[in-house]
Amino acid sequence: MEQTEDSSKATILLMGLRRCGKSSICKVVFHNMQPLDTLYLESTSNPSVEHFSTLIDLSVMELPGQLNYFEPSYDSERLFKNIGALVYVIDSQDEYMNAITNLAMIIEYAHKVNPKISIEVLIHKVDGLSEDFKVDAQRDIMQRTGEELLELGLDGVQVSFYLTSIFDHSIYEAFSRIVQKLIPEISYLENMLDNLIQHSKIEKAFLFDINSKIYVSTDSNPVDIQVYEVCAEFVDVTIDLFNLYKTQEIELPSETNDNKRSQKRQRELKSVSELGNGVIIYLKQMIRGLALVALIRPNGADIDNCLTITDYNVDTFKKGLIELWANSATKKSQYFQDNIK
Ligand SMILES: Nc1nc2c(ncn2[C@@H]2O[C@H](COP(=O)(O)OP(=O)(O)OP(=O)(O)O)[C@@H](O)[C@H]2O)c(=O)[nH]1
Repeated sequence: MEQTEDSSKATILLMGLRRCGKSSICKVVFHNMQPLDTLYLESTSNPSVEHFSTLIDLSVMELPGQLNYFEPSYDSERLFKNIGALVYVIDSQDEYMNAITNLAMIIEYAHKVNPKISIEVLIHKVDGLSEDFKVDAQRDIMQRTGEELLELGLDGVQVSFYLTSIFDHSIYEAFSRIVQKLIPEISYLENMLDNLIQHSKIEKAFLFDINSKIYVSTDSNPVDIQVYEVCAEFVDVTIDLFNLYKTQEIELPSETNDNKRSQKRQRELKSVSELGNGVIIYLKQMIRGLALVALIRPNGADIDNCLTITDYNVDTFKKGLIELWANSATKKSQYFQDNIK
């Protein structure tokens, strides 16, 4: 995956015609803005970049719809060369033929200067479409984009499409998948999560970015959007409860014990709750603003015992994560596999 020089950093370029919803997406996903508050956002007139730190350092660069990036005064080559993903937003509630032509032109250029770039298309604002119309719009947009690319001799270029809206979880789900493609260690993380669920009574596990609620990794079982929603809402509830109480620092006795020094540790985010169907939802803070959220199905086993094993394995997973992060990206962490119960 093409990234900036440092593989722990990645840039996402957000493009699309005017009023397609670029700023709203940024505000809702990365700034927790309420979707309805985006109704009156001013049109963006200059490119803007925002930096977010999650498992990797992510920059999201938004390019205003009214600028022409292919006029000679604009250094488009430099722009496209260093980015990991091009996210193109198409307003599905509007006439989209112009957007598709514009997209094909951008893909042609981007692919020429940066063949490894991942190209992601958001078929956006689908909240306004009926279920049948959604499917039709997706098929039509995919087909027309394919035809445009074929005409340009670019039929081999991989393009991923997502149906999105800021009014439900679809935009988070899409961004989760887009960001995951930019994380070089993603297969190790998936492997570690697979190990974790195999050795606990966990049905599904997500590694969430607490601020944005996108998941940077999950185990290899398919993602059910409703399960994702339950987990994302649990992150919200846990944070709200956590913030009810003033952050305190807990005084801990020194581990060395040979002097009177004491260590201070921040309160750790952890929450466990039982859902109506008997499934237990478990959240624990990890590193770099991440939390592990897991659904545990005890299946008649002793719940306390399940939680003790989960605690142990999740701690081991966390150590594996720390080790993976401390080591070079190419070195696989053995710790987790050697130590899991
Ligand atoms: N129904 C619906 N409206 C949306 C959605 N996302 C954004 N909008 C609305 O679309 C309008 C335009 O959104 P912006 O985010 O300003 O669009 P933009 O692409 O940044 O526009 P420029 O800055 O002009 O390029 C706003 O009124 C948003 O509330 C969505 O998922 N569904």
